[in-house]
Amino acid sequence: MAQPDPAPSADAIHLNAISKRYGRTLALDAVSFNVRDQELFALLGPNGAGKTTLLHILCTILRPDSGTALIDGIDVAKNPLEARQRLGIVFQEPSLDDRLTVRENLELHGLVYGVPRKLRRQRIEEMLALVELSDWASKPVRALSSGMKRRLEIARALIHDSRILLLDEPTVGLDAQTRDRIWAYLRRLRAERDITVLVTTHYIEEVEDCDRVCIIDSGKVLALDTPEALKRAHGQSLVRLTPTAEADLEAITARYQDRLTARKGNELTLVSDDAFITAFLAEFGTRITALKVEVPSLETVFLTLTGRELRDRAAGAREQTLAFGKRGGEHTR
Ligand SMILES: Nc1ncnc2c1ncn2[C@@H]1O[C@H](COP(=O)(O)OP(=O)(O)OP(=O)(O)O)[C@@H](O)[C@H]1O
Repeated sequence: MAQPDPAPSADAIHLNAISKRYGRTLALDAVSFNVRDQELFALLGPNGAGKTTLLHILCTILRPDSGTALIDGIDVAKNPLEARQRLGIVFQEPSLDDRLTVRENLELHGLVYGVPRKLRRQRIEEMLALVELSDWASKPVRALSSGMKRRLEIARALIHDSRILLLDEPTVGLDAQTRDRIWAYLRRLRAERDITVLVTTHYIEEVEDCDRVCIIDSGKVLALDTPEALKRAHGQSLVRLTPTAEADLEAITARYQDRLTARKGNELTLVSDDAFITAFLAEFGTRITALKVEVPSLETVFLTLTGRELRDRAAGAREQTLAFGKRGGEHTR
């Protein structure tokens, strides 16, 4: 897909033709997009898509091979310190000091960023209340669950004067209830404070409530729009069906080869429309045990754009990424 070439503006984040290569892997291939002020913006893609690399470039840990990245109009390569001052960052790997208490971790961060004492105290109380950890303020961090630690990291990222919050897969490894809570805090932050939130995820169901979603795969931007507009432009209906016997599965596969998008065990996924369902049931209605119709969703948007389901891509790439992690690399994972 042709990449947009956004003009620098008052946008919170501006990326123009960012590329980054690790040896033979082109992790980012001329990525361009803007994140508007006060947007809740999701960068969605499977593991290995290039999300972490992009975030590391934005927060000045990595330098791109080419292209420019602006934070609040500041070039991150030319003025890294000034750019970082505006960012709150929650990395994929926890980076709290386990031996300190919840409040001490926040104090330390405020000190490092030079937040004056009175303002520091006030922000700490405010942020602890926001992420519902006030009662835990004097407890050592090691006593917290992983969901609570994630909430504390979000609070910590906002202790200094950060106007843009970057979060790298903040919900990975957390249970469904804790994931919902993290997203509730992010929506509240965007609503109550003058803040822009850029969050990466490979959980497609999480991005429905975001203002805009950028779909990225193999280092390339595939699409960027509101969830509704993405569904209108690229969504399609699917049917998932289970043939009664192996012979039925073979017959349906042969008949609808052009509509088949996935086969998992004995479940087939076919691209659908009203005329298809009527014709299919007339021909194969007695040769299936189950049939489920799915309306256009972001999952089908991803399928249309990449020819693969995000869930499969996520699992496959995660294994590769972990194998890579064991060998070590240029930056810590
Ligand atoms: N330090 C490195 N050295 C070599 N290759 C790397 C390094 N870091 C990332 N890669 C590769 O670059 C590509 C993009 O990786 P990146 O971590 O940015 O993706 P991601 O979408 O953030 O996935 P994840 O959620 O697993 O971090 C992948 O193919 C990955 O294997």
